Amino acid sequence: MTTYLLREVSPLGEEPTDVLLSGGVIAAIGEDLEADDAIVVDGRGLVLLPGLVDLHTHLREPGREDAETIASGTRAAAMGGFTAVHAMANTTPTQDTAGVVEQVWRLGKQAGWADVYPVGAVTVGLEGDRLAELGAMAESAARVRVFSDDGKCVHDPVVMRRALEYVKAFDGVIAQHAQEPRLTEGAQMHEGVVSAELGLAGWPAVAEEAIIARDVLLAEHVGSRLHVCHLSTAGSVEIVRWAKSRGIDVTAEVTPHHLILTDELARGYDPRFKVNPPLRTQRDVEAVRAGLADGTIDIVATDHAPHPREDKDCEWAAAAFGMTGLETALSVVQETMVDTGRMTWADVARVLSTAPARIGRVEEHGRPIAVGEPANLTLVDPDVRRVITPEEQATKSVNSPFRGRELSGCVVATFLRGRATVLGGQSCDEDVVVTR
Ligand SMILES: NC(=O)N[C@@H](CC(=O)O)C(=O)O
Ligand SMILES: [Zn+2]
Ligand SMILES: [Zn+2]
Repeated sequence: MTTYLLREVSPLGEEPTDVLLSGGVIAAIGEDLEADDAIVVDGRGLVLLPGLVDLHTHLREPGREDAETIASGTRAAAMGGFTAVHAMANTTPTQDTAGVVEQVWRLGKQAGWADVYPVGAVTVGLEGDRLAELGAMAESAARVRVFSDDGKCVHDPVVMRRALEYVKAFDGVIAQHAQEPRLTEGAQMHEGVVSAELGLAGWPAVAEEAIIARDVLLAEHVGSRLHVCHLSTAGSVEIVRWAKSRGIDVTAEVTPHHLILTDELARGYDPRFKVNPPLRTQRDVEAVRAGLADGTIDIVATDHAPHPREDKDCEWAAAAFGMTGLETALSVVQETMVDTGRMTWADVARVLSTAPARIGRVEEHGRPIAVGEPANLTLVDPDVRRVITPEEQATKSVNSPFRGRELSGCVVATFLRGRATVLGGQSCDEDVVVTR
């Protein structure tokens, strides 16, 4: 196995030091390290982070391999600096049995780009009626801890209550896609000034907030753990802040796109900007940034939602909801939170690695950068600017909202248990001999 000597890298953006990766672990940290057979990576000006962990990725396999496969999606993850991803359950067949989650888990291992942790469906077929076999998925080889009907809301309060109660037995968490179905029937974008002007059916903030309010109260009532997916409104931030102040065991995520894009983008009717939950207003963007900075929002999760061209190259109303995100997430967080002085690189490590690993109960990732720890690491160059070209990305789908846009920072290298999955900004099939 190749040994890597990262020369003068800055762990968490702090003082430069050498870091030696050998035997799958961080073997040494210090000044002027020597290792005869090591590949030396010039780390001057580069920030070393723990490997990123995504709690919310759509890998589409099984069922929609035309949009993404576990191999292509996890290669995209590696290119984005991720060493672990949680694969959402809205596949075909649904990830609602031990058999399907084990299949996804195994395909992740075979691909080898990043560790894949399948999310289990809460209800059979995401239908919202009967609980799926949560216990069997938890006990399977995939050791599922995160359960979600994402794409759909667990809207029946009794079903939600039962699910919250059930997962307590194995320290699981219900990740809710908070969308009141009746209030969002036919909705196409955020309900507000822009939707009124465009004449598109609106999706009111209250449709998200009402479910989050209900669910934090349910989580309190049954003493269980709730995670809020892709929180997107100022009111949602307020509700989560209130729930945390009451001691309710709730965590929340925001997506990169909700940190930077607004509903104004719908004016061009370009379906790349059609997403669920919808892009909101500038006021909401400010609120989710503030919520992330003060810890009300625990993590950034990509909600990477690849769609094939035919589902996006059509009129707005007919297009699928969702945008890709794995290969741009870190740049958006840098640009909105670090470059603006709201967060440090240590904070970035928390919201994109440590905290998502903790919420997903993943032990091997989100670890400190310390001797003896598994070498799951990401090396970032924060000083470059790059133009996003979806056709050149590893994901099979091109529905990036950032096409043609310049973003800050890029991933130089990603290491999974000491093996380079990305080096010199390129993905590597095997241990390759490239340095920057
Ligand atoms: N975010 C989206 O707009 N779409 C997701 C589903 C989801 O995350 O709700 C998808 O699966 O395409
Ligand atoms: Zn969702
Ligand atoms: Zn999703």
